[in-house]
Amino acid sequence: MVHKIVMVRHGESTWNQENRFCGWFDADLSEKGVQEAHAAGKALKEAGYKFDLAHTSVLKRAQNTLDVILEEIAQTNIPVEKTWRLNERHYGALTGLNKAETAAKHGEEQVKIWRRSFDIPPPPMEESHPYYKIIVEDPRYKDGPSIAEFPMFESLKLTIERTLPYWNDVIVPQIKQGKMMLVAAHGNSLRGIVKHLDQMTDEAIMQLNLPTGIPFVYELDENMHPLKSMQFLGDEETVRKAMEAVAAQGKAK
Ligand SMILES: O=C(O)[C@@H](COP(=O)(O)O)OP(=O)(O)O
Repeated sequence: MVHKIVMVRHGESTWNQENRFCGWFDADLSEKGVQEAHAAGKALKEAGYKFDLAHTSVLKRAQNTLDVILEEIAQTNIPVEKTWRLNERHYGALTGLNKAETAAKHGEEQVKIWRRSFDIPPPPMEESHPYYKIIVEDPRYKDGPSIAEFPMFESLKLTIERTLPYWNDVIVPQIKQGKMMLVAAHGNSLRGIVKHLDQMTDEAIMQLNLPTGIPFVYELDENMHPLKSMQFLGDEETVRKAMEAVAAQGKAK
């Protein structure tokens, strides 16, 4: 039996627009991001997708993207499960900094390592960081992560370590029950899932930049091995340019 799952990185956020490291900061969608979410919904509608349920993070840029998509496809009444395990990777001390300015200060190579290396994390968010309290004391985390597992920084490796239990224990059993689902999440939580599904090497995943607001489809066999990987619902040229633009966010201006 062939299973299908659709994933989408949220539409552009205000902090994507300002080119700031966002991580666990709860940025809104920009106007362009809302438009991208509408376009994503229209593409899914045109392709005739019907979902049984959806998963998203506890951050509003992903949730609002999902809401707009579900409105577009007139499926607002499906169950939506929200989890911090699908949150963006925690960008530690970099949270709030401009990516191009950080590249000018520390070098583009260093910024690429912080953004795309598999296991080198950004510097930790100290208690004195301007966004520390806003994030750590946010009531949405009262049921988890616990203080012990609350991240102060995350590499992609650490992100995968907290995302995969949700993938394996919640999403995979639902896929195996034949549920059709949509996952609206973030650049790096989704890169982690993609790395896992496609068994990409630590080097190969460095080159993958996910565009905002363009849904992609996986077809999986009963062992969750991809029969078709990452098929974007968008034309190739648009997707390629959007991916290049994400990669270029780490260049010094
Ligand atoms: O945290 C952030 O700044 C971006 C990803 O940044 P990069 O890893 O692409 O720099 O996360 P998202 O917009 O997907 O929630």
